[in-house]
Amino acid sequence: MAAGKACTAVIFDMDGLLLNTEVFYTIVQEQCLRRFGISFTFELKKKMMGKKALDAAKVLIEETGLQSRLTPEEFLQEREAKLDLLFPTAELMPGAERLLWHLHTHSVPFALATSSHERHYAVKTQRHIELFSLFSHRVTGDQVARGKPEPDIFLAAAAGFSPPVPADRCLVFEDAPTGVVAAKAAGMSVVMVPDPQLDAAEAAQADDVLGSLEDFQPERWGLPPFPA
Ligand SMILES: O=P(O)(O)OC[C@@H](O)CO
Ligand SMILES: [Mg+2]
Repeated sequence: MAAGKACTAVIFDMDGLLLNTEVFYTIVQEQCLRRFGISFTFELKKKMMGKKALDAAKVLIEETGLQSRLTPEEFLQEREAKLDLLFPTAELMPGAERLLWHLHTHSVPFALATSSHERHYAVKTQRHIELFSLFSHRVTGDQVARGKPEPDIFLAAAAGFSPPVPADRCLVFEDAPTGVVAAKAAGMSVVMVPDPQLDAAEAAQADDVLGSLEDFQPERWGLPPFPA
């Protein structure tokens, strides 16, 4: 049974959705704030996740009131060195590999739309080169002027398919509230696989909410079912 409009192309978020990298941001940001005696709360994290690096850094500085002690740029510099040690160890999220190979096998076009910039993309995916080579194309955060929650990155991803795919035929997978807002603003259907710590209200805009990519049923979106 279809859950929504039949979709002909899929657009994936990366951090926290395909790769288990959100945990690295949490660890490093906790460390950065600890020296100021500030704890990094999930309330703050959820406002930052899914955003481009500088946008997220500005949120952190504003929300913690550190404006007079640390600039967003200084925070990013400090964060970068720590993240670069962790990103190469990034693991795939459960169900990611099976879903990407399934779509590839059935010639369903799929693209990546990540707020990560191109250098972070390369560091994070280095252990998964073959899998990430399956994407028809990718749009990284540095390629769009306005990051999520603006719709630009998803519209650019839809326009990049050959031929371009209308927004209402694109199915987006996202883990972050900011990303869900962006995809809905682009006029797309969204399946959310949220961090378990997120309140259900944060997923209200999503068309469907899953505990894991392993629970996805492609036929509900007019896509070929997994083999029985
Ligand atoms: O858009 P994604 O792939 O989640 O990247 C966001 C990440 O750079 C920080 O949360
Ligand atoms: Mg994400």
